[in-house]
Amino acid sequence: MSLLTVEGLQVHFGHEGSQVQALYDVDLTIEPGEIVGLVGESGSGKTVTSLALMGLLDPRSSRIEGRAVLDGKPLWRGKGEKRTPRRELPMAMIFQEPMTALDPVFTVGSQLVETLRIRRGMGKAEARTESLSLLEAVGISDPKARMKAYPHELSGGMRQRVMIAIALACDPKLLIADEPTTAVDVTIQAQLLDLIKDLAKERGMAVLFVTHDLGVVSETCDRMITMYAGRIVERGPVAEVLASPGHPYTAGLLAALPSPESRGGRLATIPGRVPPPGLTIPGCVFESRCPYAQPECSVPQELLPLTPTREVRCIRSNELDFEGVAP
Ligand SMILES: Nc1ncnc2c1ncn2[C@@H]1O[C@H](COP(=O)(O)OP(=O)(O)OP(=O)(O)O)[C@@H](O)[C@H]1O
Repeated sequence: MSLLTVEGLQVHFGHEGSQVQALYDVDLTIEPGEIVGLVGESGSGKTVTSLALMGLLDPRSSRIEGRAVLDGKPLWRGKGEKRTPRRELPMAMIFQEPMTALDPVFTVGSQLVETLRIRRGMGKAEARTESLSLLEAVGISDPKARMKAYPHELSGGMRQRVMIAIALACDPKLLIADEPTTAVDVTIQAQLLDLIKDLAKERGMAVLFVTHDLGVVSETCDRMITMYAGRIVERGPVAEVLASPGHPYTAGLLAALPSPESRGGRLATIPGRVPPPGLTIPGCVFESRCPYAQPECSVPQELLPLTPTREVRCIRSNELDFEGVAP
């Protein structure tokens, strides 16, 4: 059984009469211990997907439909099902900017201890010992001293490590990481990616890695899902997708990656932008930006198998042959 199964996830924002749809029938599964990259440009629906899974969308201004089950527990109330209380769900999330997720007025130690007491029911002394070992597990030296530090006293990379430690305090089977390395420099980024990969391996923890950076996906993930305009447009094992992308949008993202050959020259870009939510698109959602669009693309496209391990939402994917990169 998959660790996470999501079926027909739809998200609408706004109030009756002025609603816009941000996600369309998103289906996905994540296996235990698997690292899955969720990629796409800004506005493609990656964050809305992860916030919906975490139960962090405001129910007063959003509506979620569909079914999602994590470790046998339903995330939302379905027919004849009860919603599982959030603290009973083995999942946690880390964000792009740890300062917005960490509480500036409490020390690192008190935030860790509090999480362990609430999520794991630990007593004070046990929670303190576990906090020290979690800080050690995320590579923080002198954890005893760091317990007493306030978030603003730490570097960006260290704050991100603390946020990972707080996430681990929830003992997650699924970690959702939303652009966790975007706000740090490349050396720290590489260290944090290695840390997340190592922790996933040691703990058998699955990771949903939200990023716009295919370089990060190639280094970190086992499988990738490309999103565009609130829909999944391609998915498959990272090595296979990057070696020969099946959707013109994935191919465009890949062509926009800086490479040694592109140094000094102009980087390829995908002209245009992601359509805003709520826009009715009768045919292929990427048609208006696609250099390969043909008259047959003006009908709705389905996510169909390209190979036994891959699916693509493009009627032309069998005839198009995009250049990929060696893994
Ligand atoms: N609370 C909201 N109310 C209305 N629209 C929203 C809300 N949150 C997100 N959206 C819209 O949903 C679409 C998908 O947004 P989302 O944040 O998931 O994109 P993303 O792929 O994660 O981009 P980014 O990398 O910039 O976060 C966007 O067009 C966004 O404007």
